[in-house]
Amino acid sequence: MAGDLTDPMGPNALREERSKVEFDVEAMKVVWAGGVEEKNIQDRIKTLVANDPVFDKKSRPGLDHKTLVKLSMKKAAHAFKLFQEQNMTEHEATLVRYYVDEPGFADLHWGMFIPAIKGQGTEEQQKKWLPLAQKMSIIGCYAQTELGHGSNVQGLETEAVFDPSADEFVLHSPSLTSTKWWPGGLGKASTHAVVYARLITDGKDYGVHAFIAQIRSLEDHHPLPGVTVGDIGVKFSNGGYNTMDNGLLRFDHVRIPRENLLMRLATVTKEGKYVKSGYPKQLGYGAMVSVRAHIINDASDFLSRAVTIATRYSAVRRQFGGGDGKPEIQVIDYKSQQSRLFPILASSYAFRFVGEWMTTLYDDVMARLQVNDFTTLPEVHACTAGLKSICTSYTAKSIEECRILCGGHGYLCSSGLPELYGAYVPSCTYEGDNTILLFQVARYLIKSLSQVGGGKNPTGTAAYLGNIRRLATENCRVKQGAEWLNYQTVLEAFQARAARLSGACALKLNKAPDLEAAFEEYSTDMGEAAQAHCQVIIVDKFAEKMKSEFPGKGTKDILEVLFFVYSLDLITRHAAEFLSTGYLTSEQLALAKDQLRACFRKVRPNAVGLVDAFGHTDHYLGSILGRYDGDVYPNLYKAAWEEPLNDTVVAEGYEPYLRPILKHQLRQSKL
Ligand SMILES: CCCCCCCCCCCCCCCCCC(=O)SCCNC(=O)CCNC(=O)[C@H](O)C(C)(C)COP(=O)(O)OP(=O)(O)OC[C@H]1O[C@@H](n2cnc3c(N)ncnc32)[C@H](O)[C@@H]1OP(=O)(O)O
Ligand SMILES: Cc1cc2nc3c(=O)[nH]c(=O)nc-3n(C[C@H](O)[C@H](O)[C@H](O)COP(=O)(O)OP(=O)(O)OC[C@H]3O[C@@H](n4cnc5c(N)ncnc54)[C@H](O)[C@@H]3O)c2cc1C
Repeated sequence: MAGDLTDPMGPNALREERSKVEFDVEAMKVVWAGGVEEKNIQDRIKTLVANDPVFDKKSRPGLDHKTLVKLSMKKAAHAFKLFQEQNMTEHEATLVRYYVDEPGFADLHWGMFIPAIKGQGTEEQQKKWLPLAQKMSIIGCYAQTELGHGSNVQGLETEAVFDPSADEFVLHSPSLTSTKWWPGGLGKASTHAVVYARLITDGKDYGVHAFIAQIRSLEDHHPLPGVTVGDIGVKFSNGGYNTMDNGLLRFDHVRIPRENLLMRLATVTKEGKYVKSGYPKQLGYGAMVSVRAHIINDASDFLSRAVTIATRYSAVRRQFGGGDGKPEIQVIDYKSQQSRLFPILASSYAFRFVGEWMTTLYDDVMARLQVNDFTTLPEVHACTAGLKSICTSYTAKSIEECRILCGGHGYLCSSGLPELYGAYVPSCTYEGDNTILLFQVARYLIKSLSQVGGGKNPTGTAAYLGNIRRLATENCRVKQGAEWLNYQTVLEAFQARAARLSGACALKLNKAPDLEAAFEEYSTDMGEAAQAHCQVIIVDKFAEKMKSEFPGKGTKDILEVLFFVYSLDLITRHAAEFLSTGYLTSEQLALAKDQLRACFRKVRPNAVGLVDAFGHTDHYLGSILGRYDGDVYPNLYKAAWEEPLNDTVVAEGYEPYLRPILKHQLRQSKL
């Protein structure tokens, strides 16, 4: 190979960027991690994973589904060995899973199978099943969705008919559409499943309940008699979610002991009598609440990875404006690039802080449930459903935006972005389709407003609706641009828009003769109101976070800038709602846009520092464009030569396909 294949420009660009940063990056790493101790744990685990060859992921995008699932089993087994050898805490083990960065059956085993047993099993059942699951003597999955029903959980068809003569339930899939379809880990790995099925006893259907069913032999992993089980096939794009064995499952009159009904919510006696326990039926949805809370936390992580890649590469990449010995302009200096990139950067921090808060709220509800206090369950359900919906929608869209921000090279798998997108985008669907989840929030808002009508103030995140009369009548008072840079001003704008949108929906529903039909008719408006409410939560929690002490020079100042980037960008992107509800005038909106541009100027010198503060290792990013050292071009060039197609100089398809055409054409042209 001729010529110099090095390029100092990229590394120099990032060195230069790092020298301009105005805040203490190491201190910001502590803020991002959630404390010094937590940062130390994360650093230890991420280094452990990055240095372990079993967790290598470079070749992943080129592998087929079958190989990916096999390798994912190898990684899970290796990780489990590490947990045991190093006597890891549950938290450390979860971090290993994060840094291994690969969806796999173990996520469902730890993330849904075990929580479902904890949430819905009696103490006795927990004592029986949890030790087996925790030692991985059994592998479990969460089999709820069916070929014909996913969002509509109450519409599931699988049957569990009680047979008192044998003291057993008979699990049966009565139709094609009742086939369990999608559960992760079901396809090839699981020995057991928490199966959602209609409980039928004494001829009466008591609706959907959770059962534990063994599906594969613990001796040879073959399906048990009456069980049909397999993988549903390749998903979306190569790599991505194809490390997971999403499965299908059918039961042909499979018998399970009566005690395999998870009995915390309801039991069936030996005689076949159905007895409710007194716990609210919503506890049956508990595993979903838990995973939705996880997913909210994951959003900031995925977003921060995508924006690290796009920001570092935007500083390395140059286009136009060179000449006379001057280098071309770094694309990060283009205002349009900044206006697309910096709100994503700010959203990473916003989602991080709302995720932190969500964890506290979740822990609180779990503590309350232990003492049979169910009062905050509706609030937690609305928050997890709504935030899961808007955080995943925004993150998926923004990973794709980051790919576009990286131009052509973003489309290469070695950029890391296609795989990140492939792995992330199903989170808009799983754990509840994002549109369906917003409707749950809308119902919660309508209920909260009806409380106000009844003279009772809503609490928690909906408390601001108690001020709906003022929020609906007093408009924004901003007269000069700088007045936008005030937490209360911004928060009130979000509250007023959400209250007005929700209030308008409530009025329409009030007038309607059929509430459900009206809900359907105005569902788009409902979704918008729900989204506006969830944005209130994020802005509020970010503003609340800003009241705390921050370590290090300049960290608070730059986070404040990010707060205004996050919120003012949302105001400009949802301008139609702020204007149509009458809260803002077009002049006030123009002032907000001016302030946003000014904030971008403040972010610019700190952009690389802000993504460095996420502390992602090169292993975790898996991206040539996002390399910490900025040495992009030589490594892209090197990676091209590692492509298996280049293993032979002449392509394998030349002899059988190209040569005959070329020869034929040659003969034709000679004639
Ligand atoms: C080694 C270490 C490794 C560690 C790993 C750890 C990692 C963890 C992360 C794991 C990653 C996992 C990957 C995820 C895989 C995807 C799994 C799935 O998709 S699984 C499949 C996911 N599938 C879905 O998500 C399906 C989506 N569909 C649904 O959730 C429901 O059908 C529905 C909510 C839409 C309707 O429900 P329906 O009952 O028909 O009708 P209504 O609307 O009338 O509601 C009745 C009442 O219930 C209330 N309520 C409702 N929900 C909840 C709740 N969650 N809570 C509380 N309350 C709730 C509601 O407010 C109402 O109250 P009220 O007004 O009466 O007072
Ligand atoms: C990668 C992946 C992993 C999964 N893992 C699991 C798992 O481990 N276990 C498990 O049980 N399930 C799993 N699922 C299934 C998942 O939870 C469901 O796909 C999800 O809940 C959506 O349900 P659905 O597929 O029935 O969508 P549908 O409800 O059929 O949605 C189709 C469209 O219809 C719209 N729609 C539906 N109802 C309404 C309505 N009332 N009003 C307006 N619009 C409506 C939706 O918004 C959507 O646009 C997984 C799915 C995926 C993609």
